[in-house]
Amino acid sequence: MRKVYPRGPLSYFRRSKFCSILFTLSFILLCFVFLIYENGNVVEIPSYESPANQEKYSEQDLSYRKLPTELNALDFFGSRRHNRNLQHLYSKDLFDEKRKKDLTTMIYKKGRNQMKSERKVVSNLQQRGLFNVPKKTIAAKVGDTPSSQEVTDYYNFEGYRTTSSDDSVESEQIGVPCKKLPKVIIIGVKKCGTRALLEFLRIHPEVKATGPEPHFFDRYYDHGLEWYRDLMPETNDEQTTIEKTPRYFVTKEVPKRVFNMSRDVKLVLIVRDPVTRAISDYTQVASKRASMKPFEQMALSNNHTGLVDTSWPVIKIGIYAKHLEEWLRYFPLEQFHFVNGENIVKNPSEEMFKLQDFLGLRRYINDSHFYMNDTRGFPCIQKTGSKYPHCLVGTKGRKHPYVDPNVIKRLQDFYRPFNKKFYQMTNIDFGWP
Ligand SMILES: Nc1ncnc2c1ncn2[C@@H]1O[C@H](COP(=O)(O)OS(=O)(=O)O)[C@@H](OP(=O)(O)O)[C@H]1O
Repeated sequence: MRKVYPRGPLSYFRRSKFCSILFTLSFILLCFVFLIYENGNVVEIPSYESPANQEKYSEQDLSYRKLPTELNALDFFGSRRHNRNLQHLYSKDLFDEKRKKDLTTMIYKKGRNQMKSERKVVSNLQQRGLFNVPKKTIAAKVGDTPSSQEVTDYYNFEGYRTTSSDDSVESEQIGVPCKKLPKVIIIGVKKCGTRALLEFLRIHPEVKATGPEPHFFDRYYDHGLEWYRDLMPETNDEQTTIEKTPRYFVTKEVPKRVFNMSRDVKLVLIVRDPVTRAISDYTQVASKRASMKPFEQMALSNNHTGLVDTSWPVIKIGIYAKHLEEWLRYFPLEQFHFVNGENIVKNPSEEMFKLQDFLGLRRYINDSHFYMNDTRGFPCIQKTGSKYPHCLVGTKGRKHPYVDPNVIKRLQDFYRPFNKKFYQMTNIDFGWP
């Protein structure tokens, strides 16, 4: 007997044997669409140790390559450069256990009204793997990530200062003078006027500097950051902590170590003609060692060929381009300031104006602070309220020995291409012969 099916648009599907197949296919398609949508909103954070990831970071902007990969999450906030604060929250180096504990305590100490939003930030940070969440594949939805504003608020909690990286490891209270890690380091160059530069800077009421050279990053790195911080003078919130250790510039491991302390630190270099620098360096060494060979013999590895002895540190230090290259692997050029070592003797206030501008300090140090001591041939400091000028000790500005002009010429020829490279790297022509 013939079956009679009800009429209507669905009647065909109901009797068709493809009906169930079509239904299944539609369901699969729907699932597929849903999966694609979800994938667009979820980030898989790769493991920090994965070789693929390490490769990715080494290819990218070098200033980010040492960071844990949780920072991949920064992609969600747009440009990484605009989220420097956030980076420091994510940095394993800086965000130590103690700091986590301190911050958590502070957050929960605050009033009820604010607690809700702050908890949200904490919970978001937990999702990013900062607060004891297992590191491996953390999936976070776009909508749940903290906004830049939230991160800024997070830094603005009472008792904490804001914005810069080394602040993120400090937990000192506002207004109370305390020891802080330096924001500015005079990294070199030896015998180019580093002491004069530091003493001139010290005139500024908003600058506090260490006395002796700390040599933390080159000699005492194993003593730890707290040891280093303890060497610093106490400063209030308006003051900048500065130290100088000229050996930093030429010690290969130092740029990375400084970077690990703070990627925002300002780096100051004072440079002078590398030939004069070498003679100055030799003069200092020779003053302590009576049996030292003459400069000419030390500088040339072979008198007949006239080859320069590049293994002698006194010569090596003057290849500024080579050393700067190491630093530029970690810090952008904008974080450096180059002081002209010849000009600071002739016109100290001009160099100090430029430096104060670079450091964001008001132009306090000016002509009135300097007095040219004609006997010594160097400017001395005229402190306000003090009758007498302050000159650097006699070991600065020593008389140099006579050096054969042929050897000087040979050294000038040797340094010339390196100097040229240095001018290109810094965009400054120092005009050395
Ligand atoms: N105002 C003032 N007073 C004295 N000396 C001055 C000054 N400005 C720059 N210089 C030059 O500084 C040179 C010493 O450099 P440094 O201080 O960097 O030396 S060190 O690396 O700390 O040993 C030192 O080098 P020498 O002349 O060879 O002694 C000076 O030329």
